[in-house]
Amino acid sequence: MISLHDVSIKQRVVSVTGSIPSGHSCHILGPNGAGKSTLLSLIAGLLIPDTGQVLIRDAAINTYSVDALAQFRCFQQQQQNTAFNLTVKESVSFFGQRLSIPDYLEHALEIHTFMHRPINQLSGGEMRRVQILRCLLQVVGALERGEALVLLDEPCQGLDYRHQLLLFELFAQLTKQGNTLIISHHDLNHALHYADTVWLMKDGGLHASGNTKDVLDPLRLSEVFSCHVQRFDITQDHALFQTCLE
Ligand SMILES: Nc1ncnc2c1ncn2[C@@H]1O[C@H](COP(=O)(O)OP(=O)(O)OP(=O)(O)O)[C@@H](O)[C@H]1O
Repeated sequence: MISLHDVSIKQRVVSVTGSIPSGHSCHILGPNGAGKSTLLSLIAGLLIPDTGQVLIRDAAINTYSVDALAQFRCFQQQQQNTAFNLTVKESVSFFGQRLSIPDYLEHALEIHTFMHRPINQLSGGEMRRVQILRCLLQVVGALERGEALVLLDEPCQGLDYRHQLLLFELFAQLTKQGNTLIISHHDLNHALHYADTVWLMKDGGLHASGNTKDVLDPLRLSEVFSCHVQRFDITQDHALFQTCLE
């Protein structure tokens, strides 16, 4: 269980309180500048809140050593620099607890075709897939025990349709195993199909949170995103969102 109690950081996040059970996939949605990346950095322990507390498994995040945290918590940030011109294989081996890539990660991320290329020559989407792989490999032991906390900031940015779907299917499999995933992104349909819980942010605060279908109410979404959001029910279990300007 991850819980936040009245967490604030000046001019970026305002008094966020909420909890995410273990084994859940929580999607953080909201307009640009709403505070999603900042909230992820606070949950990751990379930013210290001005007020309030982040608890992981009932212990304040600042009571974990860096080593202890790195064993089970990983964070794919929106911007990540590659300082050295390594091959993908060399770069990945820095982060992994083992030398080989487990089949389930290769299946979802399909890295093998560019494994031996210099990392600075990858396309945007290929680079994003490598970043996600490095992030997950950092905690691969915890992932396989179902104990990982995985934080992802816009993991689909730059990915084609196939790789977006493969990625969300992987995430669904990881949460089924007990891992907790917190993902910030901008796709209402991915949230509708894959989130257990949605946190909807606006102006640094938590505008709504809870069960996906309840939070993703078209009227509420239209207000938060300042555009027209319509929901189309295709079948009883399947709906799609469409957005347009008024
Ligand atoms: N390092 C920083 N110092 C001060 N303010 C910052 C910093 N980084 C971001 N901000 C501001 O904090 C607010 C929240 O930014 P944040 O990056 O968390 O938004 P976001 O919801 O992730 O946005 P996006 O959808 O554009 O990625 C914004 O107003 C932003 O300009």
